[in-house]
Amino acid sequence: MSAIDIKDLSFGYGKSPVLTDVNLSIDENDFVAIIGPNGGGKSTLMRLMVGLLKPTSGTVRVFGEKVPTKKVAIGYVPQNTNKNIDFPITVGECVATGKTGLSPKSDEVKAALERVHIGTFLDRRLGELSGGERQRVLIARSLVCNPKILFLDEPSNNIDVAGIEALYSMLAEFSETMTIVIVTHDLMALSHKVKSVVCVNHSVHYHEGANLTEEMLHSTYGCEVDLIAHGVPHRVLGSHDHTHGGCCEHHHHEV
Ligand SMILES: Nc1ncnc2c1ncn2[C@@H]1O[C@H](COP(=O)(O)OP(=O)(O)OP(=O)(O)O)[C@@H](O)[C@H]1O
Repeated sequence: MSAIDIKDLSFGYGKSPVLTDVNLSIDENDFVAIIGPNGGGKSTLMRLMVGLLKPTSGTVRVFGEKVPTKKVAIGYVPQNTNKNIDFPITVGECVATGKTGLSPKSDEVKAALERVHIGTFLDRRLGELSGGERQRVLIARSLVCNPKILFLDEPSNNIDVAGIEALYSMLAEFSETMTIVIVTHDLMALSHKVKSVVCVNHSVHYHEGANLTEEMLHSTYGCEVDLIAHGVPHRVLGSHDHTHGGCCEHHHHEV
């Protein structure tokens, strides 16, 4: 059974469509990165997948159930806006809000923190953590419901290169028993951890394997993208002239 099955989906917030004719199937235990230019519809696609938005037409099924559904445990970590971080709440209290009736010091909360490698953080204040640590707390919060599938929107925001590597290793580990879907701008981090790539630019294309090709990036971004990495397996695409070819944005990632 597919983890996600999208059929003939279209969506717009108002009159103008954001996504058109999307058909997409994602296997169980895949580790998928959704990439694409700003405003291309990545976050929108993710909100449709978790059932926070209703398609204008078409359907989204997660493990065979039409979303929104209570029959399948879905974890969702929205974009970290860093809002309300001075709110005097502890790590344990934050994680406990992931499931109704959970106590902040329960074994389930502690186990979730262990899984994201911050087992000692239970009584720390959320406001005194780094961006990367806070991200892990939010992931732990989504784990307490034991999701079969975990969605993360831009999980690498505010995280340094070493932190990103660690985060992706952790998610790769999770994907042995869970389906993982992330939205990212970090083409670099796609390196060897991600199993497949979904390119979103109003339309959607699925690519098995994380080997980004020039053709994939060109059709998504409308321009070539330079991928330059040092010390990791990489692919370098030719540079290009912005004045030609209607380029939307230039991505240059250097590690
Ligand atoms: N709540 C909303 N109401 C109206 N329009 C919206 C809303 N959210 C997003 N949009 C529009 O829908 C389009 C797609 O937005 P979305 O956030 O999905 O793109 P994205 O690919 O995630 O972009 P980014 O890389 O900048 O985060 C954009 O043109 C955006 O302005």
